[in-house]
Amino acid sequence: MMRTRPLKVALLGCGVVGSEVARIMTTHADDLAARIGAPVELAGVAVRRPSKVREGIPQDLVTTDATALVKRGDIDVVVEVIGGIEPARSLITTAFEHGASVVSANKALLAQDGAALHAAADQHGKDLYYEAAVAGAIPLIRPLRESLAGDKVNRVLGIVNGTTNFILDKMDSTGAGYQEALDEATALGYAEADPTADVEGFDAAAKAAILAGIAFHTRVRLDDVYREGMTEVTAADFASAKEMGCTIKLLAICERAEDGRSVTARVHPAMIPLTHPLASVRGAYNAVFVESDASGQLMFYGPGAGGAPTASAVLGDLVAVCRNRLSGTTGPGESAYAALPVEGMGEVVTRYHISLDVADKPGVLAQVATVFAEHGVSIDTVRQQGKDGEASLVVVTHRASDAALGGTVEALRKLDTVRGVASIMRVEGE
Ligand SMILES: NC(=O)C1=CN([C@@H]2O[C@H](COP(=O)(O)OP(=O)(O)OC[C@H]3O[C@@H](n4cnc5c(N)ncnc54)[C@H](OP(=O)(O)O)[C@@H]3O)[C@@H](O)[C@H]2O)C=CC1
Ligand SMILES: N[C@@H](CC=O)C(=O)O
Repeated sequence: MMRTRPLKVALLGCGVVGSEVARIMTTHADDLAARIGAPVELAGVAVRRPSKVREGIPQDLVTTDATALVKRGDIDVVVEVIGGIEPARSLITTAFEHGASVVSANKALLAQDGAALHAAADQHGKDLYYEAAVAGAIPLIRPLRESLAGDKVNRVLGIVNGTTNFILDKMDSTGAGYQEALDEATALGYAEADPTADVEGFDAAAKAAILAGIAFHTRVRLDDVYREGMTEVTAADFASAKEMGCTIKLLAICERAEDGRSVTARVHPAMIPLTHPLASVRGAYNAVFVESDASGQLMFYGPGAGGAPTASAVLGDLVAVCRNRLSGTTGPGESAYAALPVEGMGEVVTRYHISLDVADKPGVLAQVATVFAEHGVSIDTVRQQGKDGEASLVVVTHRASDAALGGTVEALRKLDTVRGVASIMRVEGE
């Protein structure tokens, strides 16, 4: 039976995502009410610039006083789409204290303070939902948290940042320059307020922390995630990748160690074979593989950024939270019982593509190969090109630990025949 008294929603932020949330709430009002069992009413919209024209938003709902809005006491659900740490963190905490549940898309905040926010939600018997925080429209949090709750997840690997995938795809497929591609991604609403978060890998690292936390029932914070951005990926790297039948993607990889006693989480550019499904993920799309004991390999794919796709995930959470509210329950909270140690990058085992500038003279190859052998790093292939006394040597290794590879590179740099290490890139997905 439909309740006539509406559930009241406070929208904090009305930018790329918030404006689409408001639009869908209005245009789909009847369907949302039918699905929830009560109408949902937009009770207030907090922004920074109140005079900006916002289509479809009645001016009397707009306020710059977000704190007063969440303190009103009659708000059922606060939707936080401001982003950043403060004032978002205080507003969410205040919302719980004043009786509201919260839906957020804020991965930066969740990766930094997720445990405290979950504790605050629990303390006040409220929901904290954040499907939109990872991979835009793709349902990933709920499948991991609920559908796979009976399985054991061992690995989560994928493309979780739309902006960088858009840039890398443009650089690879059209030869576009980095800045040109970034400007286009920003104009399309994919990039964060400060796009450094995207291109330096912070956004993907925050998402990796959230995914690893849920997948491994362990608290993983942004600081636990190894991070390299994509600003140093060059046209030469794409050319090398192509020679190997690969392309380059910024990947997030969360893994349980083989003995099951620890986990790792990392974000970095990697070469992946063109035959791998992730190689064909174009534009701002994201794709994530989840590998677990019983299910085997699952792939999640879809738009990873942009106003409407992200709003779809926010609205899904809004419906779930409203239903919980009506039935007087809450959804699943944080599950961190396993408390596995999060190891550093040295423990990670993978393959490497190393490009060296070397002297073009006899014996160099043997010298280089000896260094690899001394550090226990087995070579898969070597390619050498020489000209005018200088040469480049491209070495692809078998699987080795990052610590062993680090030692190898350090020793290579000390050889007088090695002029420099032009690039080191991990090779994944084989
Ligand atoms: N864009 C995307 O594709 C995705 C974004 N997200 C996340 O969603 C969140 C919002 O992103 P997005 O919509 O792109 O960001 P925008 O920068 O487009 O929007 C931010 C909104 O917050 C408002 N705002 C900023 N500071 C305050 C404040 N102190 N008090 C009240 N309102 C404030 C702004 O007001 P004003 O309009 O007046 O400037 C604006 O409406 C972020 O956490 C982001 O990481 C998640 C997935 C995808
Ligand atoms: N800036 C982010 C937005 C979605 O999370 C991205 O590009 O993926």
